[in-house]
Amino acid sequence: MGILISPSVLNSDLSDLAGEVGRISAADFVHLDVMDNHFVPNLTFGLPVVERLLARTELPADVHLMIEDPDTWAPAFAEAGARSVTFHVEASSAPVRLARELRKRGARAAIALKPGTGIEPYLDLLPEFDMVLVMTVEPGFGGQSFIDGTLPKIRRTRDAITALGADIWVQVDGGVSRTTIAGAAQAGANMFVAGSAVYSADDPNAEITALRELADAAYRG
Ligand SMILES: O=C(CO)[C@@H](O)[C@H](O)COP(=O)(O)O
Repeated sequence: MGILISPSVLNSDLSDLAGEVGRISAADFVHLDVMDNHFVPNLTFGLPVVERLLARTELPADVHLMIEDPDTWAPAFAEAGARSVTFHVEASSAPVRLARELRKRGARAAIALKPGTGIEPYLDLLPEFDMVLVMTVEPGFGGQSFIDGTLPKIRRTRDAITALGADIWVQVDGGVSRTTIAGAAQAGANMFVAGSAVYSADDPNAEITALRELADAAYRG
């Protein structure tokens, strides 16, 4: 399973979104945080912005929906061409049905778990999903510190996927940096969202490469 770096644009210059995405050509995906100011106490952008942005970049989009009622809103992001659509299990009333809707529309379907949400209720459902996002900060804002207490959940998730023999990605998001990425990779994450680490670097592409190399070395053990 490959190591993937998906920079979050949350802490970039959102008034020039296409320009900011143009600065991360070394990335594997671009991570787009859709926030509705209800599920999380922050407001970013929605479907019209994502649609327009997708027309301006070659990078596949990794859309992270931090919204209430993803059951209603998520399929439209898949229809708009997002390669991966992640919704929160805390907000969905029918995660399996929604994942099937996303897959039917050609997107990878992913569930996200807040730091306080366990993976256990979802272990039997794992084959329905292409990725599990283990949030390593409370969702809502960039620039927070990585919560080390989430590492056992990353490990449990990876072990369950390995036991299934399935090709399901484990993503981490929040506080990912040169300091924290190796620990997350050792615990079994293979996809890394990094916001401020990438966008505060003088050379975002060099930072992406450095993060990928650190994760790769740690993941292989
Ligand atoms: O979803 C979120 C925050 O809710 C993230 O994607 C952040 O944007 C990550 O930012 P850093 O912690 O890497 O600065």
